[in-house]
Order: sequence, then C-alpha cells, then structure tokens
Amino acid sequence: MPSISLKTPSASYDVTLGTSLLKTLRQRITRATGSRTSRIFFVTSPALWKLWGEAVTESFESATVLFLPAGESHKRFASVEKLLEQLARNGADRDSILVAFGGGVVGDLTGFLAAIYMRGIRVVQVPTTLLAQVDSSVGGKTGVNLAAGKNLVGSFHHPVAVIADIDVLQTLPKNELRAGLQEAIKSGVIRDPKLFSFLEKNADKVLAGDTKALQTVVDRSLRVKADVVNQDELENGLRMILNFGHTIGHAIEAATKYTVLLHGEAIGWGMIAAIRLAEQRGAMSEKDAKRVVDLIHRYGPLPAFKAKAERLVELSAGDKKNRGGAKRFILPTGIGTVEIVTDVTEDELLAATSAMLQEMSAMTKTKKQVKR
Ligand SMILES: NC(=O)c1ccc[n+]([C@@H]2O[C@H](COP(=O)([O-])OP(=O)(O)OC[C@H]3O[C@@H](n4cnc5c(N)ncnc54)[C@H](O)[C@@H]3O)[C@@H](O)[C@H]2O)c1
Ligand SMILES: O=C(O)C(=O)C[C@@H](O)[C@H](O)[C@H](O)COP(=O)(O)O
Ligand SMILES: [Zn+2]
Repeated sequence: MPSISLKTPSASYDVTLGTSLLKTLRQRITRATGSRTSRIFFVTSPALWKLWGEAVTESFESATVLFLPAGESHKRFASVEKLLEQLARNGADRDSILVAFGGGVVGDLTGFLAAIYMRGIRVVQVPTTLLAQVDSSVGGKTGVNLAAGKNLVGSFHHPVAVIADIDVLQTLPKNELRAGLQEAIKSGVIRDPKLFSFLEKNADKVLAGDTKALQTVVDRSLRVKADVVNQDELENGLRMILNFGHTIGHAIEAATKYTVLLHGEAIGWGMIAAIRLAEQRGAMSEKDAKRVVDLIHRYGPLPAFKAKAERLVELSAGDKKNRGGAKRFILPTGIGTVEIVTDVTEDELLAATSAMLQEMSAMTKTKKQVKR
C-alpha cells in the first residue's frame, strides 16, 4: 500500500502502514530523523512494553524507556511533569527523539512532552491501538485533560514520522479494538461512504482481527484524516468535521471523570446523540440514521454510564469548537457528508442527548448492554 503523506504549513511527514514493521523500526526512525539524533527515548506503558518491548528494542543499541501508567486518567499534567523531570535527569537534549509507543493516551501525552521539552523536540508516533492507528497518531493534536474538560490543554505538534504496524493489534483487548472502530465509523460517516460500506459488509472479519481487513480500515481512515488535516491544520474550519460525535462524547468522558468509558465508546454515544439531532432537524433521513446507529451498535456493545442530559449539555458549553458564545456542531447529512452548524439551541441539544440516554437505558433493560 502506498504511504500516506501529511503536508501542512508547519510539517511534512509520511505514515508507513503495514506488517512486520517493528523488526525494522530503528532503520525507519533513523531514515525519518536523520543523523542529527543524539538519543532515543521511548515513552510507553508497562504492560504493553512487557508484550512488545523485546521485539521493539532488538535493533536498538541503546534506548531509554520511560513509563506512563495505562489509562485515560493518567493523561494529566501531573504525568507530564514527572516525565519531563525524567527526560532532564536522563540527559535528553534538543537532538533527542521521543518515540510514543502506545495508544492515543501515550501518543497525545508524548506529543505534548515533545512540544514543550526544551521548547520543542522531535517525536515519532508508533501507534499500537486501532484507535491510535486510525486517528490519534496523525495530525499533531497533543495534550492532556483537565477536570473541567477533555484535551483542554495542549499544542499542535506533528510527529516527524508515523509507523503503524498492524501486527501489534494481535494483543489488543477486544473492547479496545471495538472502541477504535468507532473512530473508523466516524471517518466513514464524515467523508468516506466506501469505508462505511466496508465496515458494514466485513464486520465479522474486522472484529475477528483479520489483518487484511484491519489494514483496509486503517488505510482508509488515515486517508480521511490526512486529507482533512492537509487542508486545515489548525482546525479553523474543515478540520472540525473530525470532531463528529465528540461534542457530547467529550462531555460524557468528563462527566464520568475519564474512568467509565473508553474514548471510542464515548464517541459512539456522542455520534448517536448527533444523529438524533440531525434527524430532529430533518438533516438526515431515517434510513441513513438507522444505518449509522446500527453500525455503531454492531461494533459495540457501548457500555452504559450514568450522567444527566442537562449535565452533558452544560459540559458541552466548554467545547473548543465554540467561539464567541456560538456553539458549533457537526451534523451528518448522509453517509459520507456532514455540515457544520452554529444555530443549535440548548433545547434541541437537550432533546437529542435525552433521546440517546433513553436508548441506552432501554438497551440496559433488555440486557443488550454491558454495565461499567
Ligand atoms: N490526537 C488526536 O488526534 C486524537 C484522536 C483520537 C483520540 N485521541 C485520544 O486518544 C486517547 C484514547 O486512545 P486509545 O483508545 O488508544 O486508548 P489508550 O491509549 O488508553 O490505550 C488503550 C489500552 O490498550 C493498551 N494497549 C495499547 N496497545 C496495545 C496492544 N497492542 N496490545 C495490548 N494492549 C495495548 C494500553 O496500554 C491501554 O491500556 C484519548 O485520550 C483520546 O482523547 C487523540
Ligand atoms: O484530529 C482531530 O482534529 C480530531 O478531532 C480527532 C478526534 O478523534 C480526537 O479525539 C481529538 O483529540 C479531539 O480533539 P479536540 O480538539 O476536540 O480535543
Ligand atoms: Zn476522538
């Protein structure tokens, strides 16, 4: 498969996607970073490193490994400070390279370390979850969460290379795989009807972890992301469409203190809320809405959570897409097309969010739902 290129005003890099890439990781990193590299620092989480550390470091003469405990609750400033101190103590300089080896949490946080350590050093993203491969490793959004809201602190800091090896997904827990697939559904809905149909027709293969099927999903999702980021690096317009499902999804994550749902699962519910809003407004047909909601559940189950519609709407007021008091919302208008609207009223949003919560509670009653 040809590699995917990112070209923005501030960065230019390739995404290499394939199998057996870890074996040649050192050469790939050297090719991308050149001779100016002094030291390589891996940032990863302990359990993941136990699984893949040996395979990764086989070709490295020396690399320092720094650990971030797994989980969204560690994507916080406290972790940033600890890791910055470790970088300094271990002699990281401006020619050091950080390698984010992990999912989106490791990727976002390591990207942020690279953005601010010594006012900016280079980072290579080696995504190991499906979510990180289809979405978070590319595009340069880095940062951490605040109690007040998701990703409220961060920086745009692109990697110098992204190396995505499908083989590492073999050890990914199934719920993590399904959560990542929600972001792939997002990519299909906003811009790629063929990806959407592929996910519909090949659900069994994809969920069984079939390498070829997963590679198609990652490839098509990444092309959506790269195409959007290449046109609007800093999210002044078009890039907002990558946030479909995230207005309410992020509110769910904050309302549940980042501990109940995986990011992709929260986005699944957030997409359902956005679809109900689109339907209420007549922007999306009942038939298309059903196709999307069915696909979200096909790649579920989305776990149930406890939060009031009013609280979710309240939290969504702090969404980064909002400017000057105007709420921006990404609404699907079909499979593969979305619109950015600015006139959603609080009542409409409340109605759509309540509809989503009612669906969740109906599913819990019929035991089609798992509780967390
Ligand atoms: N920057 C962006 O553009 C962007 C895009 C989407 C999501 N995100 C962020 O990404 C984060 C979610 O990322 P995620 O879903 O990858 O979760 P995650 O990073 O928490 O990883 C999920 C879990 O899987 C484990 N793991 C990772 N790879 C594994 C493997 N190959 N085998 C076994 N276990 C493995 C991790 O250690 C972790 O416990 C959220 O913070 C979200 O906000 C960022
Ligand atoms: O890359 C983007 O742009 C996205 O919105 C991708 C999202 O999937 C991702 O969750 C992102 O981190 C959300 O960014 P935020 O700016 O809304 O915090
Ligand atoms: Zn996301």
